[in-house]
Amino acid sequence: MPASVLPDGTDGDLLTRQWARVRARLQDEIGEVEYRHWLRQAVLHGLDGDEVTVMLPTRFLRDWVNKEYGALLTVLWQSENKSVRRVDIRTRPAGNASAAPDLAEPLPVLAHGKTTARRDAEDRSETAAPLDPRFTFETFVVGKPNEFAYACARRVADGHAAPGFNPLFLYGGVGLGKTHLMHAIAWELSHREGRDVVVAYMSAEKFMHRFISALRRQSTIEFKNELRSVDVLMIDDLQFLIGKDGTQEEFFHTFNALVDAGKQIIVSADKSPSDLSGIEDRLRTRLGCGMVADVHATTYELRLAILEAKAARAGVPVPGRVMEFLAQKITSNVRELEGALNRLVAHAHLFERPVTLETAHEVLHDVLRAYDRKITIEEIQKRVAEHYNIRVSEMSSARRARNIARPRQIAMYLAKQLTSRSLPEIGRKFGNRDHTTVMHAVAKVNQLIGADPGFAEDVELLRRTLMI
Ligand SMILES: Nc1ncnc2c1ncn2[C@@H]1O[C@H](COP(=O)(O)OP(=O)(O)OP(=O)(O)O)[C@@H](O)[C@H]1O
Repeated sequence: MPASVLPDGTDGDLLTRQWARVRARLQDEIGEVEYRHWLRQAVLHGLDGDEVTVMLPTRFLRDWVNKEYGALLTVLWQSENKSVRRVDIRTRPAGNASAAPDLAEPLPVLAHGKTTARRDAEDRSETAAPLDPRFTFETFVVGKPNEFAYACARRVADGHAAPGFNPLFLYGGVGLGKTHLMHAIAWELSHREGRDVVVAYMSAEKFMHRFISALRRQSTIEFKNELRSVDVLMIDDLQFLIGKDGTQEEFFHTFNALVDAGKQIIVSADKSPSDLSGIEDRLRTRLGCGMVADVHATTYELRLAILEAKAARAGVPVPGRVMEFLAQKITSNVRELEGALNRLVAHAHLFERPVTLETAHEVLHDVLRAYDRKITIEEIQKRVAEHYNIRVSEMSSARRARNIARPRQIAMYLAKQLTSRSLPEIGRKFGNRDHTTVMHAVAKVNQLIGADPGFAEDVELLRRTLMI
C-alpha cells in the first residue's frame, strides 16, 4: 500500500498531514505522558463524508479515548479540516493490528541526515519503515547480558566502526532489545546535527513484500537502485527469509553491492549466522564475517533496572517491592515485562489508585498465572545436579568440596527464589541444614552473580529451564 493511501482507500496525503498536526496538538494539550499511554497507538483510518475514523487496538483504549478525549479530538480535527463534523473512534478489526503502520507515527519514513533534500527522502519513503521515537540509546538500559551488543551498536552509530563491524549482526531471543538497538543506531546516524547519512531500516518481511511487489510492478531496477543508494541498510528479523530463496538471493546481491561500496549493513535475527539453517551458505558466511553480537537473556538485575527506568518515565510512582516482584516473576522477555508495567500504570491512571503489590496481583493475574507453575525443591535439586553433573544425593550430603558445595548453594538460592518455602524449610530439604546456611548460600550466589557474568548466565539458564 503506498504511504499516501489510507486503509479505507482514500487518497490521504493531505489527510495524513492534518492527522500529524492533530496528534502534535493533542500531545501539547494533554501532555506527553498521557498521550503516550492512551493515544500513541491511534491510527487514522480515513475520512468518509464529514466523519473521520480513528482506530485503536483494544476496546478498553477505544472507550477510554472516546470518553476522555473524544470531544478534544473532534475540536482539533474541525480546526484542521472544515469538512469534519464528527470523529468516530473504533477498534481495529482482529488481524489488522498493524493497519496503516506508516501513519502511526508522524515521523520520517526513511531516516535521513538533515542536509539532504527532504523531497528526496520522501521519494524513497516506500522503501523503508518508520523509526520508533522511544527506541534510542538514552532509553536503552545496559547490563551484563546486552553490554557487548550495546557497545557494538554504539561504535557503529558513532560512525567510527572499523571494517570488522560490517556487517553488524545482532542476535538473541524474542523481545530482548535487538530492534531497539537498531532503531537507536538509525536515530543516532540520521538525526545528529551535521550528519548526512541515509539510513533504511525495515523488517526482513517488509523487504520481501517490497521485493515481490517490485517484481509484480516490473520495477525491480528501481527497487534495487533505491536500496543500493542508502548509506546504511538495516534488516530486522532476518530469520523470516528462511526458505525464501528468491528474496535471499536479492538480499545477497544488495548486501554485496552495499558492502563493496563501503556502506554499512546491520542485521538482526533470532539465531547466530552459523545456526540459521535454511539460509543459503554463501549468505550465512557473509553475514558472519563482520561483528556478531549476542543479546543474552535478561538477568534479574537487568529486569529490575529496566523497570526502574521505565517506571520513572511513566510518571506514576511504582514501589520498589512491586518492581522486584515483577522482575522476579516475569522472566521471559522485556516486552512482557514492559507490557505488565504499562498495564499497572494504566490501571493506576484509570482508577486514580496508587500501584501496590495487591493491585499488581489483581491487574496482572492472567500474566502471573502463566508463571505460577509450582516448582518443587526436589525438582530444583534434580535439575541443578544434572546441570553440574553431580549426584542428587549430594544436595543433602555433608561434603564441602567446591564442586559439590557451589551447586548446592545455587539450588538453595533457586529454591528461595522460585518456591514459597521458608529458609528453615529449605534447610531441612538440604540434609537438615540450618536456616543461616541457606541465608549464606543466597547471599553468596547473589554476590557471584554480580561479579561473574558466566556464573550469572548459568544461574539464569537454570531458572528459565525450571520455569518452562
Ligand atoms: N535493555 C533494554 N532497555 C530498555 N528497553 C528494552 C531493553 N531491551 C528491550 N527493551 C524493550 O523491550 C521491548 C522489546 O524489544 P525489541 O522489540 O527491541 O526486541 P527484539 O529483540 O527485537 O524482539 P523480536 O525478536 O521479537 O523482534 C521494546 O519495547 C524495547 O524498548
